[in-house]
Amino acid sequence: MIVHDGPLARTLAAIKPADTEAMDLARAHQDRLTKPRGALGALEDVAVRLAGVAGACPPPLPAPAALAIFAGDHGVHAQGVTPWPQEVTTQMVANFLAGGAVANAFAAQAGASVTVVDVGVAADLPEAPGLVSRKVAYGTADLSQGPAMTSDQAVAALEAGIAVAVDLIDAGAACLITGDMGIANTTASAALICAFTGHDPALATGRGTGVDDTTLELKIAVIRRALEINGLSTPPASAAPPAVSEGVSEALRTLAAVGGLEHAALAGFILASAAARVPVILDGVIAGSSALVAVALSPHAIDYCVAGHRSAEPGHGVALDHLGLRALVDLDLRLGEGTGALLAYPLVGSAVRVMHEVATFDSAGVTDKDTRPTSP
Ligand SMILES: O=C(O)c1ccc[n+]([C@@H]2O[C@H](COP(=O)([O-])O)[C@@H](O)[C@H]2O)c1
Ligand SMILES: Cc1cc2nc[nH]c2cc1C
Repeated sequence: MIVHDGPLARTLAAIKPADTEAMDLARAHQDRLTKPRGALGALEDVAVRLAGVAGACPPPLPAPAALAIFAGDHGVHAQGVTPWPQEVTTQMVANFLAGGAVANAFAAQAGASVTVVDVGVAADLPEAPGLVSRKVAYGTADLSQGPAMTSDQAVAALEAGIAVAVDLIDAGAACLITGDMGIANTTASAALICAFTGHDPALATGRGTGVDDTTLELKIAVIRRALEINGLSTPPASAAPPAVSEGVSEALRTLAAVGGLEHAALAGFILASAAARVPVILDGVIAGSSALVAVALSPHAIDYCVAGHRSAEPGHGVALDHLGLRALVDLDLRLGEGTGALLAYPLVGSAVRVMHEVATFDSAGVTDKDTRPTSP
């Protein structure tokens, strides 16, 4: 499938690699600050990454932050891959809008705004403040019986995510945070992860909201069938990367075959953040699988992503390894909604604040062991 002129094509064309000069300056600056070199561990990498994102050293503080929770339903629910009824997606959307979900509590604690986006809920939702209606369909088709989405639906959902990111950034957001809600979406996530990384469903499939052993086996079999029926053989590890246009059309085909509407929207959200040079903090396995889509569409999108946390879902570890991302928080969370990314947000802010406020050895008059004059 060829991506014609439109928001997706324009977003892909706007994505540039991170600024390596700003990253070099950030590394050198870290080494002059009053701390042993490397003492802030992974936070130093975050600060360097954000310098590359902004093309500036120090990078701007990542505030204010905006969480977008993309909600969608899944035809594969009919296969019994989750113990929860589908209407919980709609009910949780109402809960987010009423301020009663964990994501609301974590967003309040972090000082992030919350936007809920209906990209594919299987019910009509009444208008409400904080709800953005970008519905592409009333849920996907069953991915174990054929493609979950048409290619037009996949592109429309990608462009919905792009539009939401652009609106939040235009309204002043300096950091985007991914969130999701969709009963059965860990099945689609695992299928995407297998298709993009070549891992076997037995390794990439987890218990989601908490399935028992029998349902986990069923879930693995459903994902195997989905990959087979959609002609998604797992790529050999040694395969050469495809040419760019071929990569884009194959990525779109894979997304449409086994993804969800919220995965597509999240991929668009990530791509738009990269195009705007704004950092995006990724949540759990749904965000991780969506980032695989984004990176398959535009490899440099990865430069703009920070892995907020590592979910308990095994497929999330597989996705993070494939993307080369290290998660900031690892607390066995398996909730989604953006909760893990929200917990990581203050760490990202702290990493950047260090670059603005911490004194250098020179300015503070602290002796640096590496530059101390040797006595005659
Ligand atoms: O973010 C995660 O890693 C994560 C792990 C397990 C479950 N979830 C959430 O649980 C729902 C999907 O679980 P399931 O079992 O219905 O596939 C969906 O609303 C996700 O946000 C999310
Ligand atoms: C209650 C509930 C809340 C959630 N939040 C994200 N996914 C969820 C799934 C369930 C079942």
